[in-house]
Amino acid sequence: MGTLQEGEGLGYGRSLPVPSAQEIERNDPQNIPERYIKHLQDRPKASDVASVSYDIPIIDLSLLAVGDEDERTKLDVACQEWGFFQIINHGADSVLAKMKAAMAGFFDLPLSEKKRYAMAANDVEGYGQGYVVSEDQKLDWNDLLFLITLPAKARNVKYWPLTVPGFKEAVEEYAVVLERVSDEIFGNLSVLMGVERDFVKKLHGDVKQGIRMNYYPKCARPDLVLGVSPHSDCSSITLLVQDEAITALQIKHEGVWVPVEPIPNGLVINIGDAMEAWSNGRYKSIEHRAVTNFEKPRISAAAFVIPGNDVKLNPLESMVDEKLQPRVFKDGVDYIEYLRYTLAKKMEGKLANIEYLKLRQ
Ligand SMILES: O=C(O)CCC(=O)C(=O)O
Ligand SMILES: [Fe+2]
Repeated sequence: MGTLQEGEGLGYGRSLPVPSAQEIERNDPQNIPERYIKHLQDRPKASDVASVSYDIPIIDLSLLAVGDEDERTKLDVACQEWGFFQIINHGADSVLAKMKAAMAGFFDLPLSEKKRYAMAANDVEGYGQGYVVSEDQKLDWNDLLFLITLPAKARNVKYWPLTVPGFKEAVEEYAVVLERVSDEIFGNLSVLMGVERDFVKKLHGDVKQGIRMNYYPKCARPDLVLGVSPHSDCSSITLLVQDEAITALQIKHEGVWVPVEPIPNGLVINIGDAMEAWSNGRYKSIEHRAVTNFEKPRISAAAFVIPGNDVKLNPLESMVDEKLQPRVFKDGVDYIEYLRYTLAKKMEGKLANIEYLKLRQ
């Protein structure tokens, strides 16, 4: 591939085209092609999943919005100790329901129709699969539609399935609700990090919101495959809506995989690598993965808050103290440099990426 020309896509990277997992399952449900069967050490083993039930923090957005200090402290603890939490009372239940219906409408389309929105060879936006960088790499049991949703002027309408009734309206409405939720979280994190309330939002510069809509077919052998391989997100934060009937997302906590049980109308939020760097490591971007099941397909949407290309991933000055909080992250890495670095590799956990942003020990 030559250098990317203006107007040729996002410029974030590319993912090689591979068959649709949904079609593979539909055509021959009992046969899992070799390319999807993970190496033994990468398969999801029951013994690696937490045997006790953990309570992933639940944060009440309506309390954060009125400046409740106890709730803000809960947020602080959640971001430090878990890197993941679920929010309730966001006031957007019906918007979430519409979004789920819109995504189901898209993935129900015949393959030939979905292919009209296929990723271009040099882009990660559109319908396809994620993080496929080589012909011999093991694949995830997942199809996706990735769209830039905000700001409106950054949308590439050629990837929007406008023939699905209600899709555009649902995604637009959902995007705006999530922007409101993220701004509330950023306001609170600013206060917690000792900077002006609008600091973290502004820090994002020319911010974008990108939504990765995931379709995980059911699978006859969930013990052999993964829906999404272990990774951390390179966003500042990610907001996830998921199927309420299926527990599939797992996060790495204290060395074991902890399932995130969906709660009614909950939104799962996690800290991404950019926020970990800005907070000088106080807030943790946690490795996570999705497993499959043999009963039902699952749909989720991960909305990434994506800083502007030229935004620096330097830790905030207020988060560095030579004695109390020694600097862990280096100065000078542009967000786009980091994003391209991560997208050029297959998903292989968190360390392989975030070390890029850290000072050498
Ligand atoms: O589907 C899920 O629960 C997780 C998806 C995810 O981690 C992602 O798209 O980055
Ligand atoms: Fe993720």
